[in-house]
Amino acid sequence: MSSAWYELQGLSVRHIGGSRGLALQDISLAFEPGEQVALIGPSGAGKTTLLSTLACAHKPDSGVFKAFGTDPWQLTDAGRHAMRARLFLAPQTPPLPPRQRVVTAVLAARLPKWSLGQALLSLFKPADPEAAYRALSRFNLGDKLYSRVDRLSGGERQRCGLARLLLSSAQAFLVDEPLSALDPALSQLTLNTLQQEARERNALLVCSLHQVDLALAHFPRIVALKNGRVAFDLPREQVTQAMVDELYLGELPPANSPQPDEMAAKLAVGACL
Ligand SMILES: Nc1ncnc2c1ncn2[C@@H]1O[C@H](COP(=O)(O)OP(=O)(O)OP(=O)(O)O)[C@@H](O)[C@H]1O
Repeated sequence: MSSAWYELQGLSVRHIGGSRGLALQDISLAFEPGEQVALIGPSGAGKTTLLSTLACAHKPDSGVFKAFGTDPWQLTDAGRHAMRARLFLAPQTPPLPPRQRVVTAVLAARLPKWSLGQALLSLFKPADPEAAYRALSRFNLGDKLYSRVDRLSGGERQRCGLARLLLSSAQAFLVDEPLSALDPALSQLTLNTLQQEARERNALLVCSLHQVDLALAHFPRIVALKNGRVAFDLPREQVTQAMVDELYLGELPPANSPQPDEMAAKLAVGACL
């Protein structure tokens, strides 16, 4: 039996109502416990779709998909729910209730382990504020423990979402662009904290990043996606600048293409003739 925590073979994924056809095509990947993997690729390449597929939030169209040795889509809803407790999906914009205190929002990571009574009680009196404080402090956010979520900046909200991850008991961390709202110093701190926690738990960490330099500096394995397919899957030492250039080729308009202002002017002149 394979030791991989995720096995994907020839996997295709389509968004319901999506206009572009398949969002992921012919994806074959395996992820082992304790691996730390950066997911890179241009906008729209399929990074978020892959992470939500790994989180069992998105049902594949075809191909083989196994999480923790089982096809989650063959399980009952309750079985899939139980499996989701083994993973943590940290979306780019965490869905935190705006009027809630940070302490309550962070402690909600423990909801899967609580009885209904404990959960309701925690809404009025946080069950373990010290644990929430410790988790927030690791992202330099301890002083926001009793702030309201809707008073946080974008970057603070993002780190608040990641503090939840520390309180979960997940064995797979699926993290979508955790640095998109962070300055360079906080980006380093955030990556270091995520990687340290994953190492200590021997958890799998799959993290999508737009900062290719940080991906190469921090992650031993790089999976690159382009147009919904795996462009390369390599140890970082084997990733060359030419590969990175090729990956992002075509993402910027050619240097001599008209700027939006010029386009508008040309269209306006055209309309007058
Ligand atoms: N909910 C949706 N419905 C329909 N199509 C979608 C949906 N979400 C994403 N897509 C499409 O699926 C493709 C992959 O999108 P995805 O968000 O996975 O890319 P990404 O690599 O994460 O992009 P980014 O770096 O901009 O976040 C894109 O063509 C996108 O337009």
